[in-house]
Amino acid sequence: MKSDSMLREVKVEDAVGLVLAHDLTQIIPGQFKGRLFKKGHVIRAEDIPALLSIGKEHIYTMELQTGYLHEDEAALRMALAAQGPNVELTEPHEGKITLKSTIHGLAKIDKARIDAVNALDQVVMSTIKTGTVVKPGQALLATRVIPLVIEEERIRQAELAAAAGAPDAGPVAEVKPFRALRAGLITTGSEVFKGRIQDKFGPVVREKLAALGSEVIDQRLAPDESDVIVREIHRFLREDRADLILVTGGMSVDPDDRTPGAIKQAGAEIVSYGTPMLPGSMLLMGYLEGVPIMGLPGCVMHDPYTSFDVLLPRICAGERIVRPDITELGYGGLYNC
Ligand SMILES: Nc1nc2c(c(=O)[nH]1)N[C@H]1C(S)=C(S)[C@@H](COP(=O)(O)OP(=O)(O)OC[C@H]3O[C@@H](n4cnc5c(N)ncnc54)[C@H](O)[C@@H]3O)O[C@H]1N2
Ligand code: MOO
Repeated sequence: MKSDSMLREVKVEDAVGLVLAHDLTQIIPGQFKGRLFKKGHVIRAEDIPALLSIGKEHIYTMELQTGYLHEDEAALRMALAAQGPNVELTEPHEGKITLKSTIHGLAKIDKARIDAVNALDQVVMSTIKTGTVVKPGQALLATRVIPLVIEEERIRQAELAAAAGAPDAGPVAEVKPFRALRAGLITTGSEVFKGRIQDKFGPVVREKLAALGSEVIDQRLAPDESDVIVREIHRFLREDRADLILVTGGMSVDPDDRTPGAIKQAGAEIVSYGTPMLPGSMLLMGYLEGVPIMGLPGCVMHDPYTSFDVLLPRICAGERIVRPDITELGYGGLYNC
């Protein structure tokens, strides 16, 4: 029998009555991967064949020294350091704790602080991408340390890295709830206005808004005439008090593409006409008297994921879109287009 200050290695046959120091995992490809024995389990004689079948001829029992943490405790301290609003923790499982969303909302995860934690040796904070729309119960972030026991000082460093910039920086991981926005929809294009083709934009935009808990209060058709588009924009702003104004079609380079000009003419402050994401490169993002206004190019009607699908959840979560939000869409933003 070998022993060190924290862990005692015991032959399985001699371990009956002793307490297991960590979860033990079984993997049978194609059938099972999971916990066969839980940390704290008291070994019984009948467990011996199962332990030997997963390759455990020895097990660890543990006496923790001051200044060291068990993997479960370390994972818990890191999870608590990252936890923000609308996020709950799971029980430790094989040394891992998962932070899950309690609501349908927009996941916000601070990449800089995640990177700072992971730069420390032998600690793990693994996350989904910030800006993802999540459902209740969906995993956002998981914590784990690599060894079974770790110096408490390392975890203190991880906690400090997670708290950098506090309180202004906010939590490392949170989920922002969606607001119920009332959106006005203006559909441009002579072919739709004159009834030459059926509108295909309305149903797509309604469905995308409904999926985030918002609604299209009305859809109004406009010909390719700037003055008419401007009038409809002002009507949604002043008479209907819309929270969001969406203008579809007429966003590219043809002489009949009036939408970007009309949005400017209406008085909007333009954050960006054009995004470095494909599809969705011809999208316009602006604000008119504080109300977000967007010009939506034809691809929004056709492609399942465009720059509109990135920006709309942020707007519904109450964020104001600024120029860097647009700039960063280029890296990783080339989809099937
Ligand atoms: N030479 C260039 N061509 C294109 C460019 C470019 O930069 N240079 N950009 C491309 C991109 S990206 C997009 S996206 C498309 C579409 O831009 P528009 O928003 O201007 O779309 P329209 O010209 O108005 O229409 C295109 C197409 O879609 C049909 N449409 C439009 N609205 C509706 C509606 N409500 N219901 C059904 N169908 C609709 C329209 O009839 C046209 O067939 O431009 C690329 N080209
Ligand atoms: O605005 Mo267009 O998407 O890039 O096809």
